[in-house]
Amino acid sequence: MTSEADLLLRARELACERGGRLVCRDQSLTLAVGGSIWLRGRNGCGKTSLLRVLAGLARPARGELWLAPQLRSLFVGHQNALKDDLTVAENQRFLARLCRLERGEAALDQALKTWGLWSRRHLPARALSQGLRRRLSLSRLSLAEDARLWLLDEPFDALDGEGVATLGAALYGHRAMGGACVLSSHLPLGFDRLPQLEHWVEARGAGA
Ligand SMILES: Nc1ncnc2c1ncn2[C@@H]1O[C@H](COP(=O)(O)OP(=O)(O)OP(=O)(O)O)[C@@H](O)[C@H]1O
Repeated sequence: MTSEADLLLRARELACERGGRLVCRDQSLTLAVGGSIWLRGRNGCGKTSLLRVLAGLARPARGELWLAPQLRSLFVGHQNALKDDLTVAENQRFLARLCRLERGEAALDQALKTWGLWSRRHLPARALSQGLRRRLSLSRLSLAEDARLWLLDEPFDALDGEGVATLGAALYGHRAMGGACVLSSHLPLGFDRLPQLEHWVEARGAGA
């Protein structure tokens, strides 16, 4: 049983709009310390739209969203948001600054090592494979322990087994330290470290 004091997020009957069109509605979720939610649903049903609302990047078209006071969240979108002309290390530092994940050099270097990017730190991002680009974008998570709520859009996309294990360990560690996450994924999340609760997002109307 979750106590009110542990609650980080409560959404009641949210509806999300994209381009002036309602894409999903009646989305009710609660998330507490140590919790995780796996958003599921068909392509285009509104998972990204819902994550954007939870991240405060868009307003709900209807419904209520309550977030714990002073809650810091980190949204990692499906797009990797990398600058092709910058090196791996420069991109990492840029993303860290953009997300206000102010950490020392040692933590930044360690994050690159954790995500298997250290030997490539001087390469321009354009030379990275899709999976390595995804790793670089996700390497922010290793700097984000102060952001208690992680909102991750298709974080497993393009990762190999090692990348999946690194992300799984990051999620497990974050939850163990009092964090929580909401993530979307089309991949089967078979291992026990990952989301406890599945939330299905239904597109608004048949065939929407
Ligand atoms: N900027 C936009 N303008 C207009 N419509 C949009 C915009 N972005 C998304 N949509 C539409 O909103 C709907 C929901 O999109 P969303 O990206 O939230 O779905 P999703 O469940 O994350 O999809 P997927 O599983 O394919 O990633 C889709 O029909 C999409 O085409």
